[in-house]
Amino acid sequence: MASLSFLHSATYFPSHSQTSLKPHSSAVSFTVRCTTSSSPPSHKHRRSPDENIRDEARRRPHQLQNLSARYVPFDAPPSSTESYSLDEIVYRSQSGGLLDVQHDFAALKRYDGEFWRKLFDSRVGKTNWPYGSGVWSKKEWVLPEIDDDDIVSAFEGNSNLFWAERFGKQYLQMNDLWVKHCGISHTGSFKDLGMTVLVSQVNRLRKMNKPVVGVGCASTGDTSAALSAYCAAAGIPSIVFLPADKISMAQLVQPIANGAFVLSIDTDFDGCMHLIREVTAELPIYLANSLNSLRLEGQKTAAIEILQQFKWEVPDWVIVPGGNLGNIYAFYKGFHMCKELGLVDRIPRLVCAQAANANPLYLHYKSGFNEDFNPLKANTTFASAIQIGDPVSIDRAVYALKKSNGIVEEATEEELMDATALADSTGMFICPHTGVALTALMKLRKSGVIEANDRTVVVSTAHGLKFTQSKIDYHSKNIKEMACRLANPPVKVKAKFGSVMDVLKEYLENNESKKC
Ligand SMILES: Cc1ncc(COP(=O)(O)O)c(C=O)c1O
Ligand SMILES: N[C@@H](CCOP(=O)(O)O)C(=O)O
Repeated sequence: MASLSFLHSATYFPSHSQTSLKPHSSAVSFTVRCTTSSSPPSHKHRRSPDENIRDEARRRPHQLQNLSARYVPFDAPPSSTESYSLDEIVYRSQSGGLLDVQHDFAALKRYDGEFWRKLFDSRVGKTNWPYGSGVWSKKEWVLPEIDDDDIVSAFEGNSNLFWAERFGKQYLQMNDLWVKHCGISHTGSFKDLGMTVLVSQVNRLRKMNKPVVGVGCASTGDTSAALSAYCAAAGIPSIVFLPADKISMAQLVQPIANGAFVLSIDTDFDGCMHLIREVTAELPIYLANSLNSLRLEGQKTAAIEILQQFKWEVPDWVIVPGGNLGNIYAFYKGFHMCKELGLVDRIPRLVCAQAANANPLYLHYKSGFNEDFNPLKANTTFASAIQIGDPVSIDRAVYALKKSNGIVEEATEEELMDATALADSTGMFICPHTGVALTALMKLRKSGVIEANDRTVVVSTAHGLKFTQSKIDYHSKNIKEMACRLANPPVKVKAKFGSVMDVLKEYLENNESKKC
């Protein structure tokens, strides 16, 4: 069998003239015309000047045929026959339950794990449309049937997996601690991963003349930012319902700047969610929250990416902050697909981390998932994007946690703010939700559940720059009933050499005495 060799013009996918790609019988088989080290490519591939990357993609032969996906009721029994095309506008099953996007695993399994690993790896770091995106580099597992031309992408994903060297070593005695920076992204949160998929599908539906006049969401600030940016890129109207005075200024200004129709509503997120569900049932506005299972198809690629970044080695733990609870399931789904399709042989244990002020999943977990789930009224939290008391994806989260031998932890306001400040003091600049996840890690390390040598990934869900006000309040010790013990306020000093020298000497002496 010839080895897989991606030739000069085919960095995204071997072209017909170079390879014949065959479904695997025993193993994936590529017949590849080999280049030798002594015969470098004779020409550099370049598109013609009047072409763009979409045009170029149009010329590319589509080689993986007969892959498909459809909506099915979430966690349906094998006997269920209910299913819907992804081109239908449907968010709920006949019984009112959640839906899930189900891929044709039999078709995907015609290619072995080695094939998928190499295909996905071959697309990283390129600008080929649409594979330059970390989401669309896994297109066959996301929306296999969408035309490349309909895709709306900002080349999201491919986010940094940061080795938290100092934080891990100094505070947790861990050598193998990583932070997946999903917030270092187009609109500053992991929502971009899901929104590229949802808005692309809407783009397709509109081209099919389906009745979609706009796309709407309820939001604590990140979903709305992503929705408005992707819709603006595609020229599609977006409508966002925001809880008045409950999101950061940076988040509020994002949809405003992107031209969304912004409603600031005098309620909390759960109230906005209730309203958008009613409105989208009445008007031809497509629902963009994670109740819509399309979103999770994009979000799951972060899990695949983590495995890829570890050269397909599986970490022991992945810790995800949870609010509306779509993302924890998305992570489970990404890991599970990699195992089912032979890319890895196990999945990590998942931890969902909640703010103690908005902890309905934590309470449910503590009851052993036995009693009926009780939604609650979420209290104010610095982790404002997860201030959610009635998460729409509760069933998905419980499923993911049960299947991954998962754990739920919680963080008080003081714990999450201290953890955020501690992480920042080691060179990160994280959002409070990541502080919630780090608190969970610190608690699980302290109790010995997570061991020193366990490879652990904390998912950072938004950019710290969206949450500067909470950092300012903390560092100016301006938070009621919080010691803010890691506050590092600026020192006011007169513009005189002597005054500056005095404060500097005091600072340096203090630093020296701390070392002793
Ligand atoms: C920054 C941030 N982190 C975490 C979450 C939680 O994600 P999920 O709602 O999927 O649980 C959200 C949104 O809810 C968020 O915006
Ligand atoms: N944190 C989210 C809350 C809504 O979550 P979704 O994933 O269901 O859209 C936000 O930023 O709005």
